[in-house]
Amino acid sequence: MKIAILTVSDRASEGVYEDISGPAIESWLARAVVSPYLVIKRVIPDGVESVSSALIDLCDNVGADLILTTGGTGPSPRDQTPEAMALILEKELPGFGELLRRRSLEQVPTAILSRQTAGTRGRSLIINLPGRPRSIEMSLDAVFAAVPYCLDLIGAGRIETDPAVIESFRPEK
Ligand SMILES: Nc1ncnc2c1ncn2[C@@H]1O[C@H](COP(=O)(O)OP(=O)(O)OP(=O)(O)O)[C@@H](O)[C@H]1O
Ligand SMILES: Nc1nc2c(c(=O)[nH]1)N[C@H]1C(S)=C(S)[C@@H](COP(=O)(O)O)O[C@H]1N2
Repeated sequence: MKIAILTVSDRASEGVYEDISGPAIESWLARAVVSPYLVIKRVIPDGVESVSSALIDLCDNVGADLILTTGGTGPSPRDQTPEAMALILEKELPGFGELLRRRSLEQVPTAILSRQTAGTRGRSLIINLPGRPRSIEMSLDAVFAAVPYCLDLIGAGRIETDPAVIESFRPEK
């Protein structure tokens, strides 16, 4: 099981500030996921070419089962993560973005500015999270229950979670 964490931020990639969101995802996973997995972490600048080529590499060459991105989903000119997703996804899963925005709206009115989505490419599931470090925990709490079953359905690796942190929902077959 390979889980990639892709931080999309001009300033974090230039070293203007330290990437906090990527490590926040990693520590959430360390609490929630109890089955073995390998983490691949990358920090890249915003942009369609930068994000799409990183996602293609992580899916097609690295063989990541799950890719969690953070950043680049807003409306400013440099925010182009959704445009990169549109280029490389085979199937979009719009429910992830819908739920993330609904839950985030309970915290901040600006959650409507996020264009985050999710989808699959081959046997990889890609989920966008917002850039702000404080949004990471609530975002993963909101959507992760559906992730293990989605990975089962696309033929990716199996994930087991700690029910005390997040209970995986796998419908009876
Ligand atoms: N990976 C990150 N690590 C730490 N802080 C971050 C990260 N991403 C965003 N932030 C913080 O959240 C704020 C709002 O995020 P915003 O979406 O404007 O930045 P960004 O587009 O991700 O970064 P940049 O403008 O450098 O590309 C940033 O000003 C920064 O303080
Ligand atoms: N939970 C949560 N969601 C959030 C936010 C936040 O602070 N918390 N910030 C919003 C803001 S201000 C923006 S512009 C969008 C896009 O952020 P991004 O470009 O860093 O991905 O996410 C939104 N979603």
